Amino acid sequence: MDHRESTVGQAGEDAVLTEVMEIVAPFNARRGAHLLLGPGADDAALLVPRPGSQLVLTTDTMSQDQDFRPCWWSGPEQLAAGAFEPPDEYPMEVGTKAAAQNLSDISAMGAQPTALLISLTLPRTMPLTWVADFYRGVVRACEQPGAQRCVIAGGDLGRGDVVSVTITAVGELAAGSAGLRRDAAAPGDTLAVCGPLGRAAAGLALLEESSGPEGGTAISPQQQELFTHHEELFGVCMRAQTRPAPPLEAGPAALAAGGRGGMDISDGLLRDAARLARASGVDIHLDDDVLAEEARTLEPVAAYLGRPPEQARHQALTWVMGGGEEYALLGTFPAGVVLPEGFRRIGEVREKADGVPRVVTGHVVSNVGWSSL
Ligand SMILES: Nc1ncnc2c1ncn2[C@@H]1O[C@H](COP(=O)(O)OP(=O)(O)OP(=O)(O)O)[C@@H](O)[C@H]1O
Ligand SMILES: Cc1ncc(C[n+]2csc(CCOP(=O)(O)O)c2C)c(N)n1
Ligand SMILES: [Mg+2]
Repeated sequence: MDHRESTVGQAGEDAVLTEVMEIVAPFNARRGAHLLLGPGADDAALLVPRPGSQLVLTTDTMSQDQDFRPCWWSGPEQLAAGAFEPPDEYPMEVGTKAAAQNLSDISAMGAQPTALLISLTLPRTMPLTWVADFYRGVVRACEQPGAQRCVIAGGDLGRGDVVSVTITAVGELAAGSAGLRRDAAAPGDTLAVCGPLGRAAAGLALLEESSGPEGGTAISPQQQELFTHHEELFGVCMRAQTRPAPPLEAGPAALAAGGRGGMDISDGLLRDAARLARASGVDIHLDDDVLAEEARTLEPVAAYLGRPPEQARHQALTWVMGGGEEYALLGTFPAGVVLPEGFRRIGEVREKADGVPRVVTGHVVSNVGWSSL
């Protein structure tokens, strides 16, 4: 039997690492002058920071059935042919998403990613090829603009009942820079965002409501009609969920343009804007018309999922206001600053009106964002 057809349990740790290095070594060699010792070389990696830079560090875990489901990629084709990725996309997507959410946090500080450490917990029954595909997904995330210097510096392998991935990202920020900070939004600032809102949440609803471990239901003629007209949108939403591509250049660009407050939206606009407001001691007023307009584009997804028109509008707004995971970048810019390319105004920062920092909006949505516990 070709060893590639074996499971990670049959192959053992050394063979899995050999498989990993076949992808990682040439990847690092292409970009890693700053990586003196990389994966497999010693007890830890040696990384040379650019002179005059500060280190930026973050970590994030993604676990099966908390953050993704294998059946999203291998389930029955309820969403009509074409919308689902082929099943072998699953490991690549998990690698891309796990890396992307860490790269996004580095960018959201205004910094540039330079290295990732990757801990992979796997059931013994996972195919060896799963691991190689997972790393191809990580490489894909690092090939996005803004991550050109990011290498894979090392990691760890372990056994568990379900797949779990923990990635730690390292980045660099010029010495002396305060970075893009949650505590730096000031009254008078424009609140702007780079990247779409609500699509990953809409994609999650499509994936969760249209397929599932037990199968799912057949498509009605109305759904087929909506699918035919909006196939591209549905695909974009599902990919925003399974394979997010955060705007990694947006953080450094915001900082360079004079932006000061900022964070990425991982848990939803309302929840994350409230964090920004709290840390900065300000009120954040959202532009309800702009957000309602953005939500309108997602109404066909809600309609496809069976929501009647009024509910579809509300559902789409809930995705825009409460959905995270596609890692749009929220930034605040002093009045007079020209917003960098890709940013659009969605509100403003004001003095807090009554002692408690708040997000002010006229929209009432039932879901205020994601809590991981
Ligand atoms: N187990 C922990 N130990 C120490 N600090 C933690 C722990 N979990 C979270 N934090 C800190 O709390 C803050 C918020 O963490 P969180 O993971 O929510 O980050 P985030 O950027 O808001 O969200 P996301 O991880 O979805 O991007 C970060 O500064 C993080 O370092
Ligand atoms: C199966 C499944 N159920 C729910 C979700 C939704 N979800 C998971 S993590 C997260 C926010 C960011 O997390 P963190 O703050 O941990 O980075 C969201 C909105 C999903 N993706 N998959
Ligand atoms: Mg974040």
